[in-house]
Amino acid sequence: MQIKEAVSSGTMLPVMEAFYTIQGEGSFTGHAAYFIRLGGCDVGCVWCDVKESWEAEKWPVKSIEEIVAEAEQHPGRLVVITGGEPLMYNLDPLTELLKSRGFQTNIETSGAHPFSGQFDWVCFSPKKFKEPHPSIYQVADELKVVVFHKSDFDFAEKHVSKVREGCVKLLQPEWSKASTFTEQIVNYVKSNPNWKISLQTHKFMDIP
Ligand SMILES: C[S@@+](CC[C@H](N)C(=O)[O-])C[C@H]1O[C@@H](n2cnc3c(N)ncnc32)[C@H](O)[C@@H]1O
Ligand SMILES: Nc1nc2[nH]cc(C(=O)O)c2c(=O)[nH]1
Ligand code: SF4
Ligand SMILES: [Mg+2]
Repeated sequence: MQIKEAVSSGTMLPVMEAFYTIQGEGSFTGHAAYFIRLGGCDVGCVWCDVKESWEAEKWPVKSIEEIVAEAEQHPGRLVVITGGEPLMYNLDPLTELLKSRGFQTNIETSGAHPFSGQFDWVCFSPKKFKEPHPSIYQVADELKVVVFHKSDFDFAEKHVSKVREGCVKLLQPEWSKASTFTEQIVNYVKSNPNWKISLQTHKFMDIP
């Protein structure tokens, strides 16, 4: 019961894995970063590349002190909180501790739950499978839409009017469909230069 309360207050969190690697996607591509992948997701994307993360109960619950102490073992001071869906949890305590220890905090989120935490960069990747919570639109620094079907271009545009003016707009091919959609995505960005392309470069490099 005490653990359950700690998880709901955000002082303990289920961690599927944590690893020091290179940010492969989005505006921070190429930066060394420590990834904290929280367990649990209720969005259910058919093409999700970490389906094993969905069941929160499968993963060990750790205190935020333990999570941050592990991050401190590496030279980089950029942390990316991902999942699963990290906003299923109250991220205020974890991000406050990370910032007090000098980390830059970035998040990867579908925005499907109310926003929490102190983040320096918010990557918002909306999903058709579960509507975003309205709190995400005012904080998103980057709108990263995965292209899996031709209708995803319209889905991407639907979000443009809701995010802030300076929000970076990225189209990212779904990994298994990348070759099918390359030409369409390239042509789309050439015709709509407010968008840029994001590729999952870590998969090309075969690194985590
Ligand atoms: C695994 S998700 C975890 C964070 C959060 N649940 C979300 O969806 O933003 C991390 C990023 O990978 C993207 N992603 C997941 N599966 C993908 C795939 N098969 N191809 C391309 N991008 C994918 C997501 O859209 C998201 O931007
Ligand atoms: N290298 C690397 N970059 C990433 N950017 C976002 C990722 C994620 O799964 O959230 C990810 C990931 O899993 N690995
Ligand atoms: S929201 Fe993210 S973690 Fe959840 S199913 Fe979709 S891609 Fe996977
Ligand atoms: Mg990934």
